[in-house]
Order: sequence, then structure tokens, then C-alpha cells
Amino acid sequence: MAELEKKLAILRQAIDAVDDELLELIRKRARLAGQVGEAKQGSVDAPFYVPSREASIIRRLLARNATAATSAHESKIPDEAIHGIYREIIGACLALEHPMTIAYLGPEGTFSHSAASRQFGSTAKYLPCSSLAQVFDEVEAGRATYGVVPVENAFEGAVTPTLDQFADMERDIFICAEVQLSIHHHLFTYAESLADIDVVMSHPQPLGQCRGWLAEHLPNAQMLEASSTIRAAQIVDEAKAAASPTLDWQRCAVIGPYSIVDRSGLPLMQRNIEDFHDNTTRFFVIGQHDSPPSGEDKTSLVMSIRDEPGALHSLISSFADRHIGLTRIESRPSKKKLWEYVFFADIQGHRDDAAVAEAIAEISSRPGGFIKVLGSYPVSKPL
Ligand SMILES: O=C(O)C(=O)C[C@]1(C(=O)O)C=C[C@@H](O)C=C1
Repeated sequence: MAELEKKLAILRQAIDAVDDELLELIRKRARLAGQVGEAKQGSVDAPFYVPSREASIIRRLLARNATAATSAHESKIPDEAIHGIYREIIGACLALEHPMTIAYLGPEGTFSHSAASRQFGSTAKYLPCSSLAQVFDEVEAGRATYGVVPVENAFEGAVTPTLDQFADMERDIFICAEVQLSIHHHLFTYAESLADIDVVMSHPQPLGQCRGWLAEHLPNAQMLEASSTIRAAQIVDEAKAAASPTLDWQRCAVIGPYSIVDRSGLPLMQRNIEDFHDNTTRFFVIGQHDSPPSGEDKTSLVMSIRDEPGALHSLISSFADRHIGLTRIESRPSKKKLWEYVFFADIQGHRDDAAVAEAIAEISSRPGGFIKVLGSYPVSKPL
């Protein structure tokens, strides 16, 4: 035992010395980022937040980590850890350059909150909003520096209220980054067993993402939609506190993120009830500018075409003819004319790439054609 204690004391002393070095290096990095911030001060063309630079830093470090020599008893540090550590360091440097306020669909603890803090770290200030429209409003009015909004789920599809905000041509908002977040849903309830649950409450997206599990385990329960998963938990807790006669909180369950355990009295009954275990939601970071090229980018567009045969085909061929990959296409009613649509598309490449710029120019020059670039941003990997 004394031998072990001695060994541990030596190793811990060495760790303390490395931590001191790390802290000095982080402080040195922050001073350099501070100088970058001073150089940018007052220039409208040089935003403080540069997603393309952040993406290049992280991609370079991940590649370095992948090829770093590891001995037989030294395992590779997982990519997620490198990503998380550097996101936090860069977030702290960015906040020192310029205070950041990030708007998201609240309350605290939602998946949007997780996506926002993954991107900006714990140094930023977060502004929970009661609707997606409010997230856009806060960013547009400059009360928030950036916003984070869900755009699509890999299995449930588009988050249409977000698309509708982008379809609003009056909005002066750009997409500057994407965040892909792994999503796990859990069932919380005061009920004793599944047989005692009559009502399941959540945001419509989680209800859809757990449809199969619900059909199998709670086929007779009524589904109630709330503005967010955390709001659903609050509603059940409020009903309990007020001994509500209208909502039988004892027979109610909520589907939502694990963070509910810290924000509600609701006990966790069942973990990971999502139908697909690689369930992932994609979020956009919105702001007043998009991102310069990072070497691996996507561009999001909203387009409309004249209602005539072959119109959609000709739109798509503007990209296909130039070998530009189309990674998503979605239609939404234009809400201006009956059966008229706008199309949302994500393409590979940056709007500054010659081929992308040509395709965009070709579509906008077509009679009745309209195209708006919502933004170019670095491609991200699921986390
Ligand atoms: O390189 C910059 O432009 C910086 O502002 C520095 C830095 C960083 O910490 O590395 C900080 C924030 C930006 O989003 C990108 C990078």
C-alpha cells in the first residue's frame, strides 16, 4: 500500500506539472486570440466568430491526433474529446475577444441548448427564447450575436417552423455554421408503471422520433404536443404543484433529454426510447454573416421557379451539370399562391467556388427564377 501511495504521489506531481504547463499555454493562446480580436476591432468585414477557422483548427488537430504515434499501452484520445476540449478553449478565447450572446429555443436544457453550448462552450451567454421566430428576431435585432436553430432530424425530417422562418424573404439572416447532435430520448413519469400512463407529452419532433416505441409500449396513450421537451416537463410539474384537476400528472409521461433529471422532479422511467439509435439532429448557427471557405463547405439555398413542366428538373440540372452534389432538397408551400412552392436545397461547396457561383447565377437568370443564398458554412460531423 505504501509503495502504491508513493507511486501515485510521484505520478500526480507529474500531472500537476503538466496541468501548470497546459494552463500557461491556454493563457498564452487566449492572449494571442485577444490580439486577433484587437486587430479586428472596428472592421465590419472581420467578424469575431469565424466558423471556417474554427473548423480548420479542429480538423487539423483531429488529423494530427489520428497519426500521433501511440505506444502499446497508450490509447488514442477519442475524437469527441479533442473536439470538446478545443470547442471549450476556442469558445473561451472568442468570448474574451468579444462577449457572445447565443439565442436558442428554450427553456434551458433543450436539445437546442445542448447544440448551442457544444458550438460556443460554457463562456458564452445564452438567451432562451419561447419560439423559433423569436430566435430569428433576437439575432436580426442584434440582441443576440448568434442563434442556434434545429433544421432537420435524420429520421423525422425537416423542422418546418425553422424552414418557414428562412422562407420569409424579409429576414436578413445568414447560416454560418452547422452542428450535428446525437439525440437520445428518455421517458420521465410519476406513474408507477407503463400501464398507468394515459398521456405522453413532448415536442412534436421527439414524439415522431419515438413513434415505433410508443406504438409498441403505450399504444393507447394520448399524445400532447408542447413547445419544447423541457416545457412539457414543466407543465407536468406545475400540474402536480397545483394539484390540477385538468391534467392528471400521475398518469402523464414526458419524452425528452437526460437534462430533465436536473430540471424537474419527474423520475426517469426508461432510457433511450428513440426508434433509431444513431438518431441525429442538424442545427444551423444563424447570424448576420455567413462563413468564408474552410476547404470543405456546404451552401444552403432557398429557390422558387416558374410553375411549368420540367422547371424542377432544370433547377437541379444547374447543379448536376457542374458536378455539384445536392445533399438535401425540401419543398414548402410558398404561402403566397395556392400550390406554389419554395425549395430548400443544400449543395456541396462554397458560394465563392466558381462552379457554385455559376449555377446560382444561371438559376437566377431564368425567367421567373428566384434564388437566395442562405449561407455557406463548414461541413460538420455528428457529435
Ligand atoms: O482566428 C480568428 O479569427 C480568431 O478570432 C481566433 C479564434 C481562436 O480562438 O482560434 C477565435 C474565434 C474565431 O471564431 C476563430 C478563431
